Amino acid sequence: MKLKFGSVEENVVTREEFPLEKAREVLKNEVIAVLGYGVQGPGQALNLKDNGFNVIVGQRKGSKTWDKAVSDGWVPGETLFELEEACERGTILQFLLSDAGQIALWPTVKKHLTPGKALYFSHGFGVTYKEKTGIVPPADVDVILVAPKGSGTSLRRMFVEGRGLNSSYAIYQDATGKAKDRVVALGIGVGSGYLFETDFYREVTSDLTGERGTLMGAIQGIFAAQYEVLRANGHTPSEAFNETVEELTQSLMPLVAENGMDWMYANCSTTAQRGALDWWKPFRDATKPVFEALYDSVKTGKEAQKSIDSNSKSDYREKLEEELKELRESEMWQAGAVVRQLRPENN
Ligand SMILES: NC(=O)C1=CN([C@@H]2O[C@H](COP(=O)(O)OP(=O)(O)OC[C@H]3O[C@@H](n4cnc5c(N)ncnc54)[C@H](O)[C@@H]3O)[C@@H](O)[C@H]2O)C=CC1
Ligand SMILES: CC(=O)[C@](C)(O)C(=O)O
Ligand SMILES: [Mg+2]
Ligand SMILES: [Mg+2]
Repeated sequence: MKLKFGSVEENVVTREEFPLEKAREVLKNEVIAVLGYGVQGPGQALNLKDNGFNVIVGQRKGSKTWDKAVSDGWVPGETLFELEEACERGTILQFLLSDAGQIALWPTVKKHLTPGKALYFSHGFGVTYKEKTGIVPPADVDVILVAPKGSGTSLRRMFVEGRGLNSSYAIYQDATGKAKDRVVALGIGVGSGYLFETDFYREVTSDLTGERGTLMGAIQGIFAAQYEVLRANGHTPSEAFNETVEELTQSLMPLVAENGMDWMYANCSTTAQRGALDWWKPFRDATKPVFEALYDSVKTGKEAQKSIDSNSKSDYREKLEEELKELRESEMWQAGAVVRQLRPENN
C-alpha cells in the first residue's frame, strides 16, 4: 500500500496485506538455501523454518558456524550442506556470506544459478559495486533483496517475542515475472514487521552511511568525546558513564522509541528541555560536515573498497577482534561492564 511518511508517499507492505499463509503459498515449491551462517544467516534461516518454509543451510564443514548450525537443529545431509551442495539444491539462494566473502563464493553460486532460480541479498553491496566484486548475475534469474534494518540477532529475538524488525525490499532483476511475489513472501517469511521499498543502490548507500554514522560510528564517537570531557573535569568513571551511556540506553532511548524525541524531552525536566533545545543545533552543525564527508566516501565507493580490502584478508576476524578489544578495554566500556553488573535484573 501507499503510505505517507511526512509529506512523502512510499510503497510499504504489511503483514495484514501479505499474510504468512500467502507467503507460504507463493513459496510452496521453493527450496530456500541460506548460504552463510554468521549473523543474518541464523536469524533468517530459523525464522523461515519456524514460519513453515522449506529451508536448508549451506556452510563450510569444519567451521565453527557449521557446529553452531548443528546445535541450532540443522541436520547434516538433510537440512545442512556444504555451500556448493546447498547452491545446487536451492531454488532461492540467499547470499548471506559477509559482503567480502561473497566475492570468493560467487563463481560457485553463479554456476548453480540455473534459469528461473532467484538470487537473494540482504545488502545492495555485491551488485552495486560489481566492478569491485565481480558479481554480475545471469539475465535469466530473479535478483532480489530483503535487508532487515538491524542485527540478525535482533531479527531472531524480536521474532521469538512475537514482534518484527522492519526490512527494506528491492528488485534488481525480474526474470520470471514472479520477483515481486517472491521478494515480499521472503520478507514476510524471515520475520519482517513490515517492508518498505528501495533499490539496491539506495539500500547500500544509506546502510553504509547509517552504520558508519549515527547507528555505530558516530554514536561511539560522541560517547567518547563527552566521556573524556567529563573525566578531564574530575568526574568519576561511574558518573561519566551513567551520564553518557547508561541513562541514554536505559531511560531515554526507550522513550524515544515509544513516542519520538519530543516525548522523551517532555518527560525530562524543563531545565533539561531548555538546554537540549539550545544545544541540538550546534551539535548538528558541528557534525554535519563529517556526515557529508562520510556520504561522499560511500558514494565514491571508497568505503566499499576499504571493506573489501580489509575483510578479504585471511586474518580479518583477528584484526577486527583486536580493535573491538581496544574498545572493550577502554575505561568507558570497562566502567560500562561494572554498571551493567549493578543493574538489579542482572544479579
Ligand atoms: N550482521 C547483520 O546483522 C546484518 C548483515 N546484513 C548483510 O547480510 C549479509 C551477511 O552478513 P553477516 O551475517 O553479518 O555475515 P558474517 O560476517 O557473519 O558472515 C557470514 C558467513 O560468511 C562466512 N564467510 C566469510 N567469508 C567466507 C568465504 N570466503 N568463504 C566462505 N564463507 C565465508 C562466515 O564464516 C560466516 O559464516 C551481508 O550482505 C551483510 O551486509 C544486513 C543487515 C544486518
Ligand atoms: C545491523 C545492520 O543493519 C548493519 C549495521 O547495517 C550491518 O550489520 O551491516
Ligand atoms: Mg550494514
Ligand atoms: Mg543495516
